[in-house]
Amino acid sequence: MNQSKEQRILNFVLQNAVRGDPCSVMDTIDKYCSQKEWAMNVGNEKGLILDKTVEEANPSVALELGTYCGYSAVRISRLLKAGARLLTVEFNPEFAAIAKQMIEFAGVQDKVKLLEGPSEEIIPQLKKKYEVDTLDFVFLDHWKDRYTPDTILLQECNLLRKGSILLADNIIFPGAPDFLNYVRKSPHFKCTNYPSHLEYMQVEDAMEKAVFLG
Ligand SMILES: Cc1ncccc1-c1cc(O)c2nc[nH]c(=O)c2c1
Ligand SMILES: [Mg+2]
Repeated sequence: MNQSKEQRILNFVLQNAVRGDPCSVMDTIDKYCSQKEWAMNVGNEKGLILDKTVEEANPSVALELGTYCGYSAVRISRLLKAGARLLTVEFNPEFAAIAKQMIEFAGVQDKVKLLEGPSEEIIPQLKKKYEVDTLDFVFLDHWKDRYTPDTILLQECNLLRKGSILLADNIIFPGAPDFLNYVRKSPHFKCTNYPSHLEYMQVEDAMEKAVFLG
């Protein structure tokens, strides 16, 4: 059976990165995906914007929508303070299986809980099933058409508090125009745009930060 691209990325990490070293795992994925096969990891340029936003939020509880191979789960969790945790949601079972191994190899498994399934089903379970009170940070990097409904769902489930920070990837490419409209027009969010580039390409992209005002 032919290996998937995601399996090839994982194998390259297992053979070339340093076990237990998140930065080594990130750098090795970036090396593979910039030199061998493009893949939709947030990458190092937008990754630095992600880092700064996570440091600003300094979250006790963070949520990621769209795990993929686990690159940003490793990237986010390496910055979390002792006792803090990241919940990451992945719909695709093959991706989830790769991400689980990537997270364990990086040694961040104690900080990361990987939840497999559709975001619209998992978000309403966060309070009771996953003992979440409110979310301090949310990284939206799943499917552009889910950014707006999931942001509304987070509010309906009372998962946001005054100061909760949302960061959305791919604002320009593939683009999330309805999300941009929604948060920028809403009196409940204070928005900031961060121009950047699509991972591993010279194509323009951007991230949008939206701070919940309560
Ligand atoms: C796949 C793709 N092809 C060409 C251009 C951009 C993309 C692309 C890039 C990303 O960072 C993505 N992040 C989350 N979810 C996505 O679907 C996604 C798609
Ligand atoms: Mg993305």
